[in-house]
Amino acid sequence: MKKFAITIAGGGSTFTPGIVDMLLSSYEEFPISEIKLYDNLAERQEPIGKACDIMISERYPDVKFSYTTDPEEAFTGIDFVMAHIRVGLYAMRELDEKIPLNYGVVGQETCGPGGMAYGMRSITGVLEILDYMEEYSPDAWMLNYSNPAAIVAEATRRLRPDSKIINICDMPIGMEDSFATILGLESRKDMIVRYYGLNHFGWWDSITDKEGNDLMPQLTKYISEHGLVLDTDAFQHNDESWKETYRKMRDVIALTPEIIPNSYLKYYYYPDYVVETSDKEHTRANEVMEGREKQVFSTAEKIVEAGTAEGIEFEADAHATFIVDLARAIAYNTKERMLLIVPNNGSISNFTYDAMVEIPCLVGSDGPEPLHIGEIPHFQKGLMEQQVNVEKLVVDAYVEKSYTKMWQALTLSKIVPSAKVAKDLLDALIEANADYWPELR
Ligand SMILES: NC(=O)c1ccc[n+]([C@@H]2O[C@H](COP(=O)([O-])OP(=O)(O)OC[C@H]3O[C@@H](n4cnc5c(N)ncnc54)[C@H](O)[C@@H]3O)[C@@H](O)[C@H]2O)c1
Ligand SMILES: O=P(O)(O)OC[C@H]1O[C@H](O[C@H]2[C@H](O)[C@@H](O)[C@@H](O)O[C@@H]2CO)[C@H](O)[C@@H](O)[C@@H]1O
Ligand SMILES: [Mn+2]
Repeated sequence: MKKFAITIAGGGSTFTPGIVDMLLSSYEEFPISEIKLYDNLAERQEPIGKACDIMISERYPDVKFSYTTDPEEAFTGIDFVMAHIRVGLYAMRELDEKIPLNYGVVGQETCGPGGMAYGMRSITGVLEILDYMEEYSPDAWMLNYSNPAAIVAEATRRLRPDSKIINICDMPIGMEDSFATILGLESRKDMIVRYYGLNHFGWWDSITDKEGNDLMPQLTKYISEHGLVLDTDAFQHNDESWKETYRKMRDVIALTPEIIPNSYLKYYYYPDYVVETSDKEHTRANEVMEGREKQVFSTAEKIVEAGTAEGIEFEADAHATFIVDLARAIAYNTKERMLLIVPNNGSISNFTYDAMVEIPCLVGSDGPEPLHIGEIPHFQKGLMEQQVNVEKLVVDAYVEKSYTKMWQALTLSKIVPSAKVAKDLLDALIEANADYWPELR
């Protein structure tokens, strides 16, 4: 039986140990010969690398493991790249969130001006990894979590149209885990879902059980009354900002009472509320640095100090499950139904043909086969048309190195109030991103 070799790009990511853990836990269904970590920052990756080395040698000593900053070593002889890089690290995420807030605009990692700034940084890093993979392992697939996925996906569609890259997001499946809990189901996989939209900008309009029974009335009623707050021990979701997002789901679903929105729509429906309730001095980046980052790196240190991972565990959540399921679906041509970010090509029949949309696909050895969605309603279509053009303009600005296109992108965003604010914001973002963005003319 073939065993698969995997490179995790962004080896120093807080999500790396969870993915390694999930790869080991899935070994019987998806055997692996080798795991390599790759990062462009040795000191960030080293503690994670050392801890994973111990973890792997204790659980599957036959699985070869290494960590490196050398692209040739990292990308040679592999079947999959699982990528989750953050160009600019948390220091730049903090600026993406805080600069817009200084102008009275939503400050968020992937939505609005913060997401656009992050997009302009991310495109170069993601293309670099894709190019390394194609140079050293031309038959491999890149499964990419690196954000902002919507902008990255539009960039790879346009700049690397023939590449074997699939852009993905864990938010829908994270929410589906909560739906399953509400419904008393064992797993989200007991549901058949229909979802459409852009990344961090979509809606579920049908959820049934395997027998075809409609589960939407029970779910929409619950979310309208309680939001999506659950008594869960999923560690990220215990942070106050996540709880607030899930409480706010009551107001977000109110716009489409029979359809379930992605929680990220909060930033587009209620930007005034988001700004009013944000702390300009302490944003989500700070919460992550004080929480998940500390927790992951201190767990790694404990493992290295103890010389064993026994009794010291990393968390592997929906994020890790989803990417390993995707690799398995490609490896074994399972035709599993999964939500992926793919070219529309008419799947949403009344929406832009060359948009990158998030919709259900059947996944096999040739990659994703998108399912047909048909026509979507005016409200969703209108919002999506505006947003998809923001994303396209950011990629235009990147490719053409155009100040005007980036100004247009910011001005078109639903959450930026005027061209004046957009210009002031753009100038501040250009200054902050001088080391990362192409120089705009
Ligand atoms: N798509 C999704 O739904 C989803 C879900 C969770 C996280 N993410 C994304 O995953 C990424 C990692 O998140 P995190 O919080 O763990 O970040 P992190 O800062 O902990 O890790 C990112 C790592 O990427 C490395 N890196 C940066 N640029 C690189 C490059 N050009 N080449 C190689 N390595 C590079 C950094 O050195 C760092 O070790 C982010 O982009 C985040 O937005 C996406
Ligand atoms: O603020 P962060 O860094 O905690 O999270 C931002 C990311 O949020 C989503 O991912 C969640 C996911 O929904 C949840 O199920 C679990 O796996 O945690 C993830 C990270 O907290 C979103 O989909 C990502 O794109 C964001 O990067
Ligand atoms: Mn996401």
